[in-house]
Amino acid sequence: MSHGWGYGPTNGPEKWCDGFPIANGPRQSPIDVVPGQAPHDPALKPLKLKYDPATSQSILNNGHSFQVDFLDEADKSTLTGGPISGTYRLRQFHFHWGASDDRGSEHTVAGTKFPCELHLVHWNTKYPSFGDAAGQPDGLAVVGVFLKIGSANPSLQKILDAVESIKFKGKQTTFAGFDPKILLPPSLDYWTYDGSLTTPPLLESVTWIVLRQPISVSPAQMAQFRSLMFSGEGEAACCMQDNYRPPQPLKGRKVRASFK
Ligand SMILES: NS(=O)(=O)c1ccc(C(=O)NCc2cccc(O)c2)cc1
Ligand SMILES: [Zn+2]
Repeated sequence: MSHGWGYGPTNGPEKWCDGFPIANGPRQSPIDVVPGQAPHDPALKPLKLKYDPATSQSILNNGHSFQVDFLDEADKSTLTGGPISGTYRLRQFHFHWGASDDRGSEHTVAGTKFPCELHLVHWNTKYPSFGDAAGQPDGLAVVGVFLKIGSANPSLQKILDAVESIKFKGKQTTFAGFDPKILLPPSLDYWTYDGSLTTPPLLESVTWIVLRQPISVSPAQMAQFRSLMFSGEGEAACCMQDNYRPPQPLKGRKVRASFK
């Protein structure tokens, strides 16, 4: 793809297969989760998320979303248990959202779209680096959390207070001492399936762990997400919104539930 990928009519999800043929692969993400077709698997363990706020580093507008990056040189912020074996280190978290509250999530639940979805990205420490892990079928584990319109979320507000300083593509600022655990819902019940990155390079290396219980976000907070820009400072203004890939074909994959 000569012009970089994005979410517009000329470089969006329907065009990604031109530069990234894996877009039509056998284990693409996101998917529509159909609870009635996701049986409880009693072999699935509870999720164990151990996050150290000291590993939180910075917040960056990468032109597709914004992400909070973590120091991942040691096992300080980790994911263990759940459907995975071994230890996965937290690398970053980011969000996907819509131009209006009726859309924005990547995964859907029986066709229901949420206004926003949080992704906590972890990599398998059996590999030397994130980049290496990203190329392996068991290399990554992403925890997905739905955001549902309701009361203002104070944990989310800590992040949204920082986004005004990274309004434009390429902007980055310090974001220290943040504990992502405060973003999680009370229940860690989840669905899990084998999938991919939901943006190019769309690598099929992700064990997806989608939490059943959403966290809240207020309409005013959604407006703050939409105040970010895909564009760089001084470029034609393009609001960062609708930065989500729609659900992809299941192609025979099984989705399992950690709960009855
Ligand atoms: N939306 S998602 O959670 O599936 C997602 C997570 C991470 C990434 C990502 O890190 N992309 C950059 C990348 C990918 C592979 C290898 C790299 O070195 C960098 C993309 C999508
Ligand atoms: Zn994502």
